Amino acid sequence: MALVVTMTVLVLLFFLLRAAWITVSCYYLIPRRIQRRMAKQGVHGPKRKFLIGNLKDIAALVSASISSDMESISHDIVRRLMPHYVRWSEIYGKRFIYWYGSEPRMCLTDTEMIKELLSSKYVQVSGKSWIQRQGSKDFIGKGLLMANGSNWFHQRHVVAPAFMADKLKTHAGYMVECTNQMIKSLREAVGSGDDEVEIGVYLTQLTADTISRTEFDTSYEKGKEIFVLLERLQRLVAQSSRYLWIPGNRFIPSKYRSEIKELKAQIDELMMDIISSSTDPAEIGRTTSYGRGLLGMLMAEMQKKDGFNYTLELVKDECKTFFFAGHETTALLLTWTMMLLATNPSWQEKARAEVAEVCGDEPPSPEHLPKLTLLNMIINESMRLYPPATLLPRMVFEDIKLGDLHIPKGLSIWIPVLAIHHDEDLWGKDAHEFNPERFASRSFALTRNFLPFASGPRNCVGQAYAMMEGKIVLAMLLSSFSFTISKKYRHAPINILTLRPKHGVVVHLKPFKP
Ligand code: HEM
Repeated sequence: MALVVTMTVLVLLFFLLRAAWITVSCYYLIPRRIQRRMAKQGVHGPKRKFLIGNLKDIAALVSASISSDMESISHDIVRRLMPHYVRWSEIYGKRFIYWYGSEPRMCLTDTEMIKELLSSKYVQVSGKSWIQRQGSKDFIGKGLLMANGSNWFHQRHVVAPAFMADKLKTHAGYMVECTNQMIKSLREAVGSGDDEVEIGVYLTQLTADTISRTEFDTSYEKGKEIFVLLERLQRLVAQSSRYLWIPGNRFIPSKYRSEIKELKAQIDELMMDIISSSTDPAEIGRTTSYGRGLLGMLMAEMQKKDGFNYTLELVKDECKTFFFAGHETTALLLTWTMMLLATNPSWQEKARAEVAEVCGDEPPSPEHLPKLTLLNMIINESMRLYPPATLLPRMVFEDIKLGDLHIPKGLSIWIPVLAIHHDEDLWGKDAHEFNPERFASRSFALTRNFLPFASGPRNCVGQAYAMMEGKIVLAMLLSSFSFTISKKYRHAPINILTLRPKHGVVVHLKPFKP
């Protein structure tokens, strides 16, 4: 008996010591080693506090800078949205280390080094950090956006064909159909005397409708519940992950946890409805005539007995990832572009004239889109000034050499896309102004300094989809309405995962005759 007790105590002691060692290593020894190695190479940064790092400093700076709306519609927004980046880069230079709790993050703006980091050379040894993956575990789980290493490689190869040019062409009709419905609703709103609308609400519904129809063989009405629940889940998960820096956070009871669990179960049930209706022969008959989208590909992959194992759980995570990634960013791109065109009437007129010349009275088709060059320049300039994704994170999982730096395993590299897009050294003195002309030529700047969709093999898999949808929707809006910014519009960009207008974008619409 005494031997059993002794053995149990020893085993418990072993596990306790092991847990203590892992905690000390992860929260103190490894970060300190990384800090020393970077300091030796001349990369410094603000002093960190034990466990919380610089989290409090960042929260205080950001909440002060966004506490009020901007006085005018100025596009000079880096100081407002990234005051910590501005302050620390002035003190420590353009690459510095700050601390997200105990996770060291190196801010990197050197576009040569960024290109190398995002290239195929390092794609399998860099990815999303533990904190990021843990933070979105209950939201998009192990879907493509959060996958790493060989899992990422397999998942990317499965979904990529759904976003190839040939496949996308079959979606143009759906995109036109959904936009026509939105235009009809806008005309009805104007007809009932409501000629000022918050256009972001319409555009968010439109992009949700489009992704539901093209990739999930379902309508917005069916997908609507998913979007509403996903949005709530995203907010809750973001709130609960504010405490991820606390060691053992996972085991501490949280007021959010039960609600998250409940929401997750509801979303999973809805996903299952969509997945099972996709295996319904009648539905398959309907969808094959249009070319089935992403869901069809995932379902086919799940049936395979060999190779990479796509489980039902992973298919659900992938669906959530694409529902989320596929609509919000594109809605923001469209919303910001509408704000820019509503405040720049001459560019609005030029774009409208181009659409009339290229498309005539027809709806935009895949053949028209490459000819809409001014619209392309306008969209690019909009994403330069207001990139929906303002930061690109990459943690390195092996020691690597990047430019003149030796980057130790475990260091997260954060690329401040917004700051790069507004850098006067890269874009000239008018960096904060709306000037689509700068995209008239395929210059050096385009390839190196412009990162709205990231770059390299892990760039945005939906880039061509987003550009196609962006052009179709804007071309149709330009031919249906002239628009100006409302006096009610308050300019207040904020960054909550994505860069968004705090109060939406209110525009005054004047319809052309249908
Ligand atoms: C204007 C619209 C969009 C912007 C600005 C945008 C931006 C980005 C960026 C910057 C990344 C890299 C994120 C990172 O690695 O941390 C990314 C990845 C991704 N995007 Fe987009 N995106 C847009 C539209 C879309 C659409 C329409 C879809 C799907 C239909 C989509 C699906 C994804 C997915 C699944 C990834 C992860 C790719 C991977 O890790 O291999 N995105 N996007």
